[in-house]
Amino acid sequence: MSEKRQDYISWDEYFMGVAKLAGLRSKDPNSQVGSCIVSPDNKILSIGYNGFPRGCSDDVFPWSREGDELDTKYFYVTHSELNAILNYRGGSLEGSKIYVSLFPCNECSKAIIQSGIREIIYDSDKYGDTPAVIASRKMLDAAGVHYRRYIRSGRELKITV
Ligand SMILES: Nc1ccn([C@H]2C[C@H](O)[C@@H](COP(=O)(O)O)O2)c(=O)n1
Ligand SMILES: [Zn+2]
Repeated sequence: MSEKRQDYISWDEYFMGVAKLAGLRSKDPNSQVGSCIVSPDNKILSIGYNGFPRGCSDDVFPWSREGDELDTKYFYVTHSELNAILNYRGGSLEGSKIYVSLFPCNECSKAIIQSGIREIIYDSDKYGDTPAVIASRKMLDAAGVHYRRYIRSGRELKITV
């Protein structure tokens, strides 16, 4: 009789892996961000990545980071966390958690708090010193939403598609 596999991926590796895979759908040339919302009993509820809203063409709207504000992506792009929240069609997200490849900004944290998500598991914190993320942490702390940094196992997950 065969024994069960021992090298299966953990829940954290699974959900962060799904979030990062979703991020690969992003057309943003600089930061590809992915999110995966998970129920308290470890069911995937929704997924999102950063991109322009429906009807706003990836080939027409700007991907620039600098220049005239109206010609940069920042006014137009929907962040992965918000997309994951808006993509959910099942009712309440109360008590769920969100895996995200980059720490949420202030705007996404407002949506996270208001939607009832209770925990954030993030990977990169590359904008941790910016006002948007400092404000984000302030609101999450006040609202009692927990956040923890994903501890990378270092395992490379290889899939052939
Ligand atoms: N938590 C976050 C933070 C940022 N994003 C998106 C917004 C942009 O598409 C990109 C950041 O661009 P950068 O300033 O690094 O060139 O990432 C997100 O989806 N979630
Ligand atoms: Zn955001």
